[in-house]
Amino acid sequence: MGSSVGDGAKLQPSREGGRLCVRCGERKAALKRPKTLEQICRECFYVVFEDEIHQTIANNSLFKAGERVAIGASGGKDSTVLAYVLSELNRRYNYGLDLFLLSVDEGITGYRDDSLETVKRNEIQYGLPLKIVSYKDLYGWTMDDIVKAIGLKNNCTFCGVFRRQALDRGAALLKADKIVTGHNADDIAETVLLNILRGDIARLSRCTFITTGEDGPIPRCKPFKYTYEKDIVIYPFYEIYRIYSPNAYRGFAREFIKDLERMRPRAILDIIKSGENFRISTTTRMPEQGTCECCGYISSQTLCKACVLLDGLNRGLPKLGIGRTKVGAGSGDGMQHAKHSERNRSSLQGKHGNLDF
Ligand SMILES: Nc1ncnc2c1ncn2[C@@H]1O[C@H](COP(=O)(O)OP(=O)(O)OP(=O)(O)O)[C@@H](O)[C@H]1O
Repeated sequence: MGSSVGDGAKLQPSREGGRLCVRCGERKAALKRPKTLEQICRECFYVVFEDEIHQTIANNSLFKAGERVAIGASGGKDSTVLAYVLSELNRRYNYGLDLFLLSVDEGITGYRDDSLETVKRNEIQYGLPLKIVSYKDLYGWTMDDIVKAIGLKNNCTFCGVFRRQALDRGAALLKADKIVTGHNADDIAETVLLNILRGDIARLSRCTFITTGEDGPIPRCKPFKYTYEKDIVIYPFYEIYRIYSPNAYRGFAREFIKDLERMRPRAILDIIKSGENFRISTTTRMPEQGTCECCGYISSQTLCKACVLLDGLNRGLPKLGIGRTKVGAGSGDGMQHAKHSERNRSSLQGKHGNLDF
């Protein structure tokens, strides 16, 4: 996520001047750790930060030795720090992973160009092979083209749906066993709240999973599930922002989470915990996972969301498939399937982008 991560997260000199680090008791405390408010020295901060991520990986058995792991690398702060920490931990603890950087070029002039440069630098700095896949190559449309067709309002849906699938397709080209993303604790807490607000129980039940898609072609993991955004920015920080319509709905949840965090830093973990504790009645009917009839990608509908959106774009009907629009209305072609599927769709499909990870 781009944005307001700087507040309160910068290295803060100890107000007491000479106070010692609560961890080592030897060096002077150099910052107040955002997650715990401990006064801590830089050296100990790096150790606990990396150690917590290692514990998360180990406790959840995220990887097996020999796996090929594609790191979703956007060039933003989270995935940049993730690439660095994961390559360090892989070396230090002999995870035995083959790590790759995987970037999706959405085709947003003046935005992705710069962050791709960051990823290219990371390829050299961290010694990790880089694969770039683009919307233009995969779908025939850049985000710039899509925005021209649909305007600024609904483009988040395209970006989210296409990116999700593009990551899978890029990872398949890399023959990856897993994809890891830089989603952090704040992102997950926001998503829990958003799914509660939308009454989206299907997504609520899975948005706190550290690994998703185990029934699909390539599972995805979030090693930063318990890592605070403010802790991450103490590592190298890259200011990024969305130039096409920030997701306003998510913005409200973000502000709310930041307010809660100011009052009580644990609030982020508490929200994740409440999402984890969420249980669905066994009698509730949930969408069944199948494959898209058009492209073969996993989908709970006859056609996956990307194919529905792409069909709309190619037919000059870019709003097809946005929100709860009845898809395929009036069309006599294969998209009739989508019409049927969309009718069956519950309120799980929203107009504010994809709330899956
Ligand atoms: N264009 C992309 N190419 C590859 N991976 C991506 C891309 N965009 C997002 N991701 C992956 O999804 C995660 C969450 O993306 P999101 O857009 O929410 O950005 P973010 O939270 O700001 O993360 P980052 O700081 O890494 O950009 C990223 O950390 C990254 O792993």
